[in-house]
Amino acid sequence: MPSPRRNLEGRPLCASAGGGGSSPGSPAHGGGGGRFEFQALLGSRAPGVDGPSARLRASDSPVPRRGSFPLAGAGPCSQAPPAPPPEEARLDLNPSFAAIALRSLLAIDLWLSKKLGVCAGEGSPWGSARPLMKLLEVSGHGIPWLLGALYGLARSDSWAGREVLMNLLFALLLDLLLVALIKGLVRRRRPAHNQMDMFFAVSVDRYSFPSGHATRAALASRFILKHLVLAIPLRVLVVLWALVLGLSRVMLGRHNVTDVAFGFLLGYMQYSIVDYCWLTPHNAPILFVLWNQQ
Ligand SMILES: CC(C)=CCC/C(C)=C/COP(=O)(O)O
Repeated sequence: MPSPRRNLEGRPLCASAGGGGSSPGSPAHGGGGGRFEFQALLGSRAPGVDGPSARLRASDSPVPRRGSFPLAGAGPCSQAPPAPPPEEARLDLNPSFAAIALRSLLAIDLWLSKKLGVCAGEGSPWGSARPLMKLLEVSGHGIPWLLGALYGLARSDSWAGREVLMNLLFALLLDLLLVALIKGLVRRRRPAHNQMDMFFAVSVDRYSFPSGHATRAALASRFILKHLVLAIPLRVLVVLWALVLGLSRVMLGRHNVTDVAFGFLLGYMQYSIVDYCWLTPHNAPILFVLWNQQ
């Protein structure tokens, strides 16, 4: 018969004293690789899988209930002082205000996005408006914008026009890069009610945070308003186009509200980067010379 494991003083070790190792699901276990997980924050995992809420079960709690310590019982195990709760578990039992606010925001986000997803399918309440929403989708897609900027550059016969279009191209490429980077890092799945029938999507577009259409809408509309001389009604139209395009992403079921809200913010900030790094024949002569040789 195997002899019980003993500590350094020769006392038998207690298998269930709670001060030992870290197993999956235990408070001390830091599962998930530390990656930010929207679903985990909401505690909506598959049944049978321990989520964060499961950590609060009394039997797992690192904070002892009154009278529940094995001190009352006789034997060598009762003399071992209770292990202090790991820092991580203490934090779990006292979620910060920020964590509670984030969980609540995400819960509201999912609920609202589902409610607004009225064009998510042909059978949805506003299913007949789906073709119009998909037309809007094409109007904010990266391909037509890239082709449009390239075409404009090819046709432009003034230095000023070329400079603006070169910067538009730079803005669009920067946007594609940043959105792909953030989508790949966050990896938030698109809403369950989304149909993946999008016009020309690349692999990272299976993720939804942030909305690439929303970033492009904010970036392009800010760009246009700054560099094109337009009458007031047309300026209003540009802003409306951006807002309606963002809303259509949620109505189509492609995105949650927070994907679009963050996308607008990111696109708005991207324009500030473009403005700061504004390319001219003086600071980026190579680009303009190369283009002229085409
Ligand atoms: C491959 C190119 C040039 C653009 C991809 C455009 C696209 C499919 C973006 C996804 O937008 P959402 O994140 O709003 O769904």
